[in-house]
Order: sequence, then structure tokens, then C-alpha cells
Amino acid sequence: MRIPSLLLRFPRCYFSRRTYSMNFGLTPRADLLGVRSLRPAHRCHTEWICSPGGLRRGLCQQAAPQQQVEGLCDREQRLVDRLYHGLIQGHRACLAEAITLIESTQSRKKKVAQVLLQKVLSYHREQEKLNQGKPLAFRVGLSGPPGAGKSTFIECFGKMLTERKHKVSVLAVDPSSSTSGGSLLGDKTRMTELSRDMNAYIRPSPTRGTLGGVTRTTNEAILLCEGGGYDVVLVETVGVGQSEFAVADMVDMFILLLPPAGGDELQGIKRGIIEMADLVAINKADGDLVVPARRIQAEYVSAMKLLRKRSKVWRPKVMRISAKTGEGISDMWDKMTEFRDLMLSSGELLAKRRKQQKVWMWNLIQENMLEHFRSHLAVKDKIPLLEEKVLRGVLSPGLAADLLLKAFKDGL
Ligand SMILES: Nc1nc2c(ncn2[C@@H]2O[C@H](COP(=O)(O)OP(=O)(O)OP(=O)(O)O)[C@@H](O)[C@H]2O)c(=O)[nH]1
Repeated sequence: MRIPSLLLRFPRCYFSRRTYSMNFGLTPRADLLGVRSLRPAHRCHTEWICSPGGLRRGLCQQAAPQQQVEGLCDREQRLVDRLYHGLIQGHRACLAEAITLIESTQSRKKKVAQVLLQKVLSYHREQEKLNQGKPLAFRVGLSGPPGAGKSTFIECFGKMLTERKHKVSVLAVDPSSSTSGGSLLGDKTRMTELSRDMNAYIRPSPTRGTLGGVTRTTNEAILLCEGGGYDVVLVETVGVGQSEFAVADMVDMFILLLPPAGGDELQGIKRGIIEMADLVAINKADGDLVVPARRIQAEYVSAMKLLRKRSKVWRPKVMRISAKTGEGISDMWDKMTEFRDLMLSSGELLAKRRKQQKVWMWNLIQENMLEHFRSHLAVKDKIPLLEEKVLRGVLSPGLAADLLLKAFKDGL
């Protein structure tokens, strides 16, 4: 066995379990939770691993599994290590368990989840470096009104991608589930074939919680899916309420799926969301619906010409597809990859992702601050009283807000 000369000179460097070169960055949420747990960078990019076949030289792709993480007990540390290794080896059960962990509202579990996320993030960075800085996955948002054919589309589109050797995950953001108690989206019965596909992972959104909570965990679930080797992450949301705006802020490309119906039938769709779309797909362009689909396509093409340009390299497209027959789906994927390549080569994609990180952090701050404010002892009891006065019109909203904010500041 030939031993590299450097190894002879610095055996401890190579054999000291594993040494890693990572600058552990933080997810916005970890920063808020004050997670500073993974020990800082070591300076070695390659490691020599003793294996039965002799010394093996490998790139450091893992985030310090042996290093002690401050603040975690042994059991938690083992959980993090188990989920991390399972996740990056592509075990769906570990991915599911990791997402359940990040969805937890229990403070201890939240902390453990953040430690896991940091490890996954470090792994990401290493993988991206190996991939010449290209992102590991293509993040796609999909929105559309109920009945537009989202699940039929995802089933057809997902199967096409897995046949082409992609790994696809589908995450659903469904704010209505917090009030209705049931998840409209992400229901595996809606995508029966895809949910049986070993290269696809479908995750229903949690059925409780606020939109803020759901979107926060979706953001983190995206990272976990990417760590699990899913190279296309589809985030689905129903086109009512605010969820589609939140989704548009966490993906590389935002797609609006519409049925071949006119303005009146699409009341739920807000004008603003059309402005967010990088691609509008008019679905159900088959049979008798081909003619109305053409008309709607023409209407959207002219309407979108009037919209403010959001990218230097891409003008939003309007396409006709049929999720039922599969027509146009392959062309749509071609357009999507064209978008990704253009955005990547122009640098817009990475700039967009960076901006999203900042938006994500501020959303979390807003959400946490409001919660903190509402539950603060100095204001908690005053809120119902002042709300009632505002409702009766005896106090202006501005004055009521000033009074509450003053009570909060004084109580800090
Ligand atoms: N003709 C035709 N019908 C379609 C097509 N895609 C979906 N449909 C039908 O439209 C109906 C609604 O489709 P879904 O895929 O459930 O729509 P969805 O947007 O997921 O609806 P929600 O689950 O309510 O959010 C079903 O009856 C589908 O069979 C299509 O391309 N052509």
C-alpha cells in the first residue's frame, strides 16, 4: 500500500477521524433560534479513509458527523446523525422523518431540526462546489385554482421526469387546511401512480398552523428534499389566498396552471399572481376545449405583454397543454429548462435565490415578532379591550396601535 508522503508527515491530520472544511452557514431560522452548534471550519478538503482495500482518498462531503454538537444530548445527536446519513443516502423514510421534525412546534425538536438543517446545508454547499456552483435542484412553484388540473398535471409531468431519470419531490402548501382541517393538496390519492414511483416523493402539507408556519416549513423541506437527491422540487399551492405569493418567493420558476376559462370563472385568481408567473399553462387543451384554450392563450399572451418585465433574459410564456393526454407536457419541460439555463448563465437565478433568503429571514422575524408581541404580558390583556374600542369607533386604529406599542416597549 502506497502511503502519500503528506500522510507520513502529518498522520494525525489524515487519521484524526474526519476533518472537514466547512464554514457552517445558517438558515434564517437557525439564526433566529441562535443555533451556533456545529464547530467551525477545519482546513482540509480531502480525507484519507482506511478501508479494507487500503487507503481511499475522498472528498469531504459530509458535515462533521463525529463532531460534538453543543447543546444536544447524545440521543438527539444520534437522531441528527441517523437522519442526516439516511437523508443523503436517499432513504425516503429518513426524509419523511426529517420533514416531520422540522414541522414540529416543540422548541427542543425545533433546535434539533435546525442542527440537522445546518448539516444538510453544509452538504449542499459541498455538492454545489463539486457541481461548479450550479444549484442541486430546480425549484418549481405550481399554482392554479381548484379544478385546474394540478394533480392530473403533476402525475403526468412527474412520471415523465422520473422516466427521464430525474428524482421528483412534490411539496404542498395548503393554507385552507388550517381552517378546514383537511389537506386539499398533497393528498397521495390524487396522484396514485406517482406516489408509488420510487423516484418520486409526495408530501402533504401539515393540516394545522398558519400560512406563515406552513411556508416556513416548506422552505426547509425544500432543502431537505434537495439533500435527499431530488433534483426537481415541485411546490404546489392552490390559487386562492396568499399562499401562491409565498410560494413564488421560494422557487426558481413559478408556473400558473389555468383551465380554459374566462375572467368570471377565474375570480379567485388575483391579477398580482399573474405578474409573478414565469410560465402560464392553459390546461385541458383537448377535445372540445381546444378552441376555448386557444382563445384564452391569446388573451393571456396580450395581457402579459403589458406587464412589467421582471427579468433581463426571460419573457413569461403562455402555453397550451393537456395533462390528460400528455400533449405539450414535454415542450413545457423544454421551456422550463430553457428558463433555468438562461437564468443560471445570466446570474439571475443565484441572485434570486440570495434575495429569497433575505425575504425568508424577514418573514420569520415578522412572524416571530408578532407572536411575541401578542403574547407579551404587557399587552396581552390590553389587546381585547383596545380592539373592542376600535370596533365601536371610540378609538382610532392608529391611537390603539400606538398605545399597544408603547405598552410593549415599556414592558421590555
Ligand atoms: N379534459 C381534460 N380534463 C382534465 C385535464 N386535467 C385535469 N382534468 C380534469 O379536471 C378535473 C380536476 O382535475 P384535478 O387534477 O383534480 O384538478 P386540481 O387542480 O388538482 O383540483 P383540486 O384537487 O380541486 O385542487 C378532473 O376531473 C380531471 O380529470 C385535461 O388536461 N383535460
